[in-house]
Amino acid sequence: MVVRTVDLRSDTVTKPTEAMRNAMANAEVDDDVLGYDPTAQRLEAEMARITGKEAGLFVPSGTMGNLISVLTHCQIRGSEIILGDYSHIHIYENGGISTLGGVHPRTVKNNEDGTMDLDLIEAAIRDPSFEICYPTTRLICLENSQAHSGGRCLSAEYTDKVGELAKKYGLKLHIDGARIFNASVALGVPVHRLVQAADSVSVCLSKGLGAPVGSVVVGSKSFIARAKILRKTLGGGMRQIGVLCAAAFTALQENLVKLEGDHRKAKSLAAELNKIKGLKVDVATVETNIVYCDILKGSRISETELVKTLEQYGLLILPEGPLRVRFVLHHQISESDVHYAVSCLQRALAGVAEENGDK
Ligand SMILES: Cc1ncc(COP(=O)(O)O)c(C=O)c1O
Ligand SMILES: C[C@@H](O)[C@H](N)C(=O)O
Repeated sequence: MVVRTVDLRSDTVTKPTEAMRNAMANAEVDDDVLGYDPTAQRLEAEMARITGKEAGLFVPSGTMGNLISVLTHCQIRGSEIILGDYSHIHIYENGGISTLGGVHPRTVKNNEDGTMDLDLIEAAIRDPSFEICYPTTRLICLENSQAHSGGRCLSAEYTDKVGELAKKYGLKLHIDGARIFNASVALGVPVHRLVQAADSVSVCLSKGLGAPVGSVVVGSKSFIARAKILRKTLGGGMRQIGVLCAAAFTALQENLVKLEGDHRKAKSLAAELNKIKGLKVDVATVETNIVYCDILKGSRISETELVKTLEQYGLLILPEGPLRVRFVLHHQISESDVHYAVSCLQRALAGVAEENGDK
């Protein structure tokens, strides 16, 4: 029987705190379609201030934030965007930009540090003189931190260079900033500086900040005005959303200061996992709250078998590909939970070794 549960599947698994629930219960609300919900306006203004953009728009998810941003930039048929081959938009968002927006994706290889080579981005930009055959490149998308690389951070300098490239060719730049606060804390660089070159950013409040629901898209006033119409078109016409925005606002106030602790626990977990025979963690690449752990071939256990075994001990994680598993830290994971997680991995790998008579 499972006596303890430690959930490291994602930073999306957190439960709203009492302060968030109280804020929800007491939120000032109004109809955000016929007018403006005052609490939503407060959150959107605060996110615009933090990111250094003119305006913001609350959306129910990061997926919708990216979708609305891409489709608002690419309102003309035949549009193409350049994005990472392991970007969240390309891998995990049901191909929404194409299925709903008719936008064509052109992927560029994501490097292990989460970047895309500038020369490969430039080479992917279509030559408009051949428009009889080519789609039209309209947008470049970055992701910071970059989840599939294990939460690696893109520097402001790199982002600026991509922004300069976009401007050189008359393109826009969108940042999937689902974990931009993690990148800001890890780099010691303010969010507004990290996204300075971007025309739009989608920022999740429902990840490391621990809000139950929600993201905010930020950009120019005219961009946000068009994005709000598209949100309604996509069924995201939100009425008394102050209930959700109040929790998100509380998350911003309560948990921003805890991100550094998440990163510290991630580094500590990585170092301890790396000591376990049969596992390998590239500790130097753990920059934020995500830890990728490789299972060495000699361990004779697959990633799915390991996930299942750990679940029996009450430790929940996700597979991240062949012989790779992922651990994601968040504010509801204690130091004791980290120690418990390590003990579960030690137990699981020792069990496999015993089964195989390994010395
Ligand atoms: C990098 C990144 N972008 C966007 C999203 C989408 O966010 P949501 O799950 O709220 O749709 C996620 C996942 O949660 C993510 O990890
Ligand atoms: C799985 C993925 O969609 C989610 N963004 C996560 O990181 O947990």
